[in-house]
Amino acid sequence: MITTSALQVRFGDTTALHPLDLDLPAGRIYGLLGRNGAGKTTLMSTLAGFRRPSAGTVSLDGVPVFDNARATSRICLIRDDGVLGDTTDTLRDILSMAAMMRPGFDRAWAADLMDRFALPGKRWLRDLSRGQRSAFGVVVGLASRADLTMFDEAHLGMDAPGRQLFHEELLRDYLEHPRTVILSTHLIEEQSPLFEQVLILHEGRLLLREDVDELRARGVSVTGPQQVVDDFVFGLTVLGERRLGPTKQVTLFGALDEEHRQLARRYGLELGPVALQELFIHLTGGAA
Ligand SMILES: Nc1ncnc2c1ncn2[C@@H]1O[C@H](COP(=O)(O)OP(=O)(O)OP(=O)(O)O)[C@@H](O)[C@H]1O
Repeated sequence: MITTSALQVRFGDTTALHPLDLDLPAGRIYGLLGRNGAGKTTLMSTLAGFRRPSAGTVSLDGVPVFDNARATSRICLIRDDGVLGDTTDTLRDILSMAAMMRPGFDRAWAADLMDRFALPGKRWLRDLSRGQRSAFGVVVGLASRADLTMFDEAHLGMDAPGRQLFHEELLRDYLEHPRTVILSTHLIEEQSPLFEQVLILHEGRLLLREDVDELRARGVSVTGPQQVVDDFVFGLTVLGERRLGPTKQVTLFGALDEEHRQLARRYGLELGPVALQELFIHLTGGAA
């Protein structure tokens, strides 16, 4: 269990995180969402013990993480900048260091992932492309098998097959070796199938914490002839709309009551799910 108690982080006049009390039970995959500057990186680096809180505490199973090598050896944060060691270290050197620091590091799996991401161990970190650096971060983060593993937009620059491999390997290994995983991402639709729970940070505060299925149930799409749809959605909260010839699809915020569901059936309107991304945009203030 990772716990924050009145955790606060300030940078001069900027409060990146307002006092935050959070309990994250172990053995789940959390999606950490938020607009640019919401405080995601600040939260993750403080959870990892990289940053001293301005106030409050972070603890892993009751033990404070800051300045505590034992606790931080159980935590792995892969950042979006792909910095994992000195630029003149070879990938093989970095993997050896990671294996020394992390008791659960799986060298055989790391070697297999290096092959599958086509990463040559003898190359220097500085010679990798942006996407290769991210793929290497993914290898380190996965093979570390840390009790608390965090990927902060670790997929930046990775191509679609690489991201798919990352997600498949994460899920497969997580089922065999359950651990706590936090994924911060702006690729909401792509990564949300991995999430069990979603945390949304907004302007340094926790705006929402919900199981992903509950969050999805907050929205519904309505499809049918334009005029019928317009009449049906009158007075409801509309998130967006699309038209295809005479057909219109409207996405709504808020679960439909039984009366509306019956009405939809009577008029032959089709009800369907809403993309998590649309709910996220609405909850965080719209596409201003
Ligand atoms: N070293 C720093 N010095 C001053 N302000 C900082 C520093 N790091 C972050 N901030 C500020 O703290 C706030 C939160 O930043 P943070 O990087 O945590 O956001 P984020 O949610 O990760 O954003 P993004 O999605 O753009 O990566 C922002 O207002 C940012 O400008």
